[in-house]
Amino acid sequence: TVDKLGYPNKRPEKWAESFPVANGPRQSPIDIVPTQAQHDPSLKQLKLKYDPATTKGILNNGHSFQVDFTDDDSSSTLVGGPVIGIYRLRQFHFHWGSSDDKGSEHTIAGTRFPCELHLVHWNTKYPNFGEATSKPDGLAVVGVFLKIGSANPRLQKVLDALDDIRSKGRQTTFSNFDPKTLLPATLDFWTYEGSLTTPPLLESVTWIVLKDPVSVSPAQMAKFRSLLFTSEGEAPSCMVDNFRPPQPLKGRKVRASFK
Ligand SMILES: NS(=O)(=O)c1ccc(C(=O)NCc2cc(F)ccc2F)cc1
Ligand SMILES: [Zn+2]
Repeated sequence: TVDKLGYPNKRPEKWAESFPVANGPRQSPIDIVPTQAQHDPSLKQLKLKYDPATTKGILNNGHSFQVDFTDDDSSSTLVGGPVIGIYRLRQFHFHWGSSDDKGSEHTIAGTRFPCELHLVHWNTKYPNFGEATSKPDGLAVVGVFLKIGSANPRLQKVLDALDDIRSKGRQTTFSNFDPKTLLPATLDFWTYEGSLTTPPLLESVTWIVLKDPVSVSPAQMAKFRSLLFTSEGEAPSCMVDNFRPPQPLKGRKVRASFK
């Protein structure tokens, strides 16, 4: 069902028919308005510890592509920031547009970026990722904006693997990658309580959106856009505009880790 209701972007309006939580009180993404975010000095420093040896592979899942990590121990974790406890890295993936003027899920005072990286972590107080996805404090996703500029060499290893996973369902080997290399120099962030941005849209995500973007070149963006939503043998449909637009804040507070 998800596939029928998936992207392209015009479909998110249909998601509420199968996933009523789509109209819930803590949906993601949102438009972040920096002047309305409240600096919270009690927020701890974000601590990300990633072991490249936990890199498992790279997959085209028909909505995006993701790099998966082994999460049967706490070698790659997120602690601190707004969360309590230890969250394990499960995967990272991206959302992007058909042109450079759109593609991110979160926006900053209405500004859209061409691409947004999501690093998905789950709370080790729960037995596994699947269990964690249904708990209000189950997941923590770090969002990183990509901004058009010079080519990002750290991204290149990921983009070079895309030729092998062009169609939905394709996966290939991918190893020894440190996701920390994709992050900006400072980990200043905004945080708010939200949801998965794709069906089942579960309201289990503590969002940690980094203030500083990292760069991506137009040629690198073209590489993202060379992927397909469709499986081999189907009429090809370019994987672009796989972003959900901002959702109503519904009274939520957005906190800032910085002044
Ligand atoms: N864009 S985002 O960072 O918000 C996001 C992160 C993870 C997932 C995900 O894991 N979906 C599959 C999935 C969902 C479940 F709820 C349970 C299992 C499962 F595999 C979806 C969206
Ligand atoms: Zn995402």
